[in-house]
Amino acid sequence: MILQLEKIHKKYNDIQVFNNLSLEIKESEIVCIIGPSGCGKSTILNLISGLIQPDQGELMNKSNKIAYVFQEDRLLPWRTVYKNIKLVDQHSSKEKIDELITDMGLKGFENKFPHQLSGGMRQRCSIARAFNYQSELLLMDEPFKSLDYDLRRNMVNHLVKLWKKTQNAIVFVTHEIDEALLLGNRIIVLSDRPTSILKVFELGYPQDQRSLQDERFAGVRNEIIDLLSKRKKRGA
Ligand SMILES: Nc1ncnc2c1ncn2[C@@H]1O[C@H](COP(=O)(O)OP(=O)(O)OP(=O)(O)O)[C@@H](O)[C@H]1O
Repeated sequence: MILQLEKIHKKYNDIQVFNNLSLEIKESEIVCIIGPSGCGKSTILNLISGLIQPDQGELMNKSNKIAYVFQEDRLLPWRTVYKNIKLVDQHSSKEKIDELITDMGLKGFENKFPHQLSGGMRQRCSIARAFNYQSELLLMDEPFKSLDYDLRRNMVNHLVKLWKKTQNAIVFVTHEIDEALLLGNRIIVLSDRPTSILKVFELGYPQDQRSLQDERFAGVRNEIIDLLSKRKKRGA
């Protein structure tokens, strides 16, 4: 196990987000977190990364080699693609950066600046940068949110490719069930606030053999939709 959150309580002013949340992340697994807006998905990532502290409970983190990819790319506008990627590890070799650039489909754009790239390319660059930092735990907060459907699928494939090489643990927050089905070794579905875990799905087959047409996904997809829509009916 690389990370454990144990009986976490977190409140912002009068908003009780977590009242007793426990979860664990194992080495080398991709855990996708799905849940209603405002249930505290980003808060979980911020707690894990140490950006915020829990009010109560314990967070046991076996690694402090953590990388964070946000919804927006957060590249430095005055640096090229190559130099943005290099930034997180000045000792990384040219070969390594070139390989990341190729894996993320950015070959030929090494010397371009962020404003010369499309949104999808900028986000691919920020993911390459995250992988250049050899993290043991990668936190991703809806990193493909601003992209269209085709690009999102494409990014999922790129991400799986990189993860297969590095085998770091990834916590991936998303609103897209299909994204979670393609990526997750586990999918955690969260409730409304105060937030608890409604269900954990274990998907026991390799990511590169998955397809959304796969019948094995249909049951899980329907169950997640059901869990999230029951919530809406309860709240209606
Ligand atoms: N710094 C803060 N101060 C006050 N309230 C906050 C703060 N950060 C988050 N919140 C509130 O805590 C709740 C959980 O926020 P969080 O961003 O973690 O949810 P989320 O599940 O990631 O939401 P979304 O899916 O909409 O991105 C929300 O109601 C949010 O408004």
